[in-house]
Amino acid sequence: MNILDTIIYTKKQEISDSKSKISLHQLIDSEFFGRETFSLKETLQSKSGIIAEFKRQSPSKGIINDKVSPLKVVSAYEHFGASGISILTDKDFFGGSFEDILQVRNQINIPILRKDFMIDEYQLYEAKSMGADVVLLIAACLSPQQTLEFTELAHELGLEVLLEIHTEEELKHYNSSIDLVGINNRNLKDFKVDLQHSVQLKNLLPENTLSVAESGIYTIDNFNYLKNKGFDGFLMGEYFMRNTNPAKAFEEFIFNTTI
Ligand SMILES: O=P(O)(O)OC[C@@H](O)[C@@H](O)c1c[nH]c2ccccc12
Repeated sequence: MNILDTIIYTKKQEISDSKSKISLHQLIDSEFFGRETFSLKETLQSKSGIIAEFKRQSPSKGIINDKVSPLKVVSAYEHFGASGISILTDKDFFGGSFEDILQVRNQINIPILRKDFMIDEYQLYEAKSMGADVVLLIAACLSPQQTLEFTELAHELGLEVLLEIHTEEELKHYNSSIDLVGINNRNLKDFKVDLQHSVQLKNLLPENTLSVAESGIYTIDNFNYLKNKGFDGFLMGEYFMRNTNPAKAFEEFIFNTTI
């Protein structure tokens, strides 16, 4: 089994546990369920384009930073111009939790992406109830038909969809209801990172698709390169999080991109 298969296997168990503890009705009755969401499509175009991530650990890097508080970090991300925040909610492999979104929701006014491995519609209800605005749908975890159904449900719930692809084959998962397409430079099966990846696949997207380059953006040059290639968004995690002070790392990065 590759790591993605292991994650999905574990995720199925997690979802079935959650379903037995919290019913769909309870999710629908929760505090944030009826809230108006923020649009990442809008903020990507009106702010820096950076979707800054809060990530404590990952299967490829191990512990990145488990000492900082989500609120402190994401508040700074917002303050210094992030278009959106990505928060890993997977516990077993990324050290995240639903709490990480719940506790910052009322403190920031930019979109939050629930970053997890979505394989069941129940997780879309969860995403709405924890205060997310956008969900990540990873093509490698879903069929094209599921992608379409999940997208429709997400929209009914007022959530936007970021579809993540990594191969040309996965373009089959695209449908015109999808809000944004992210191209992951990291192969989730072997963790290899290559920025050329997003550039090549981007050319195959339908014109005017809002595109996000994901992973492996570690320098201003990387960022400028992808920006010049026409990307609208840039999903960055490790570069900020590996710093003892991610807030400062973000501030400096933004400062250096605008001079
Ligand atoms: O830390 P990086 O290399 O800047 O990458 C961020 C983000 O793209 C990455 O965390 C990511 C992209 N797609 C994912 C899917 C699942 C888990 C994590 C991811």
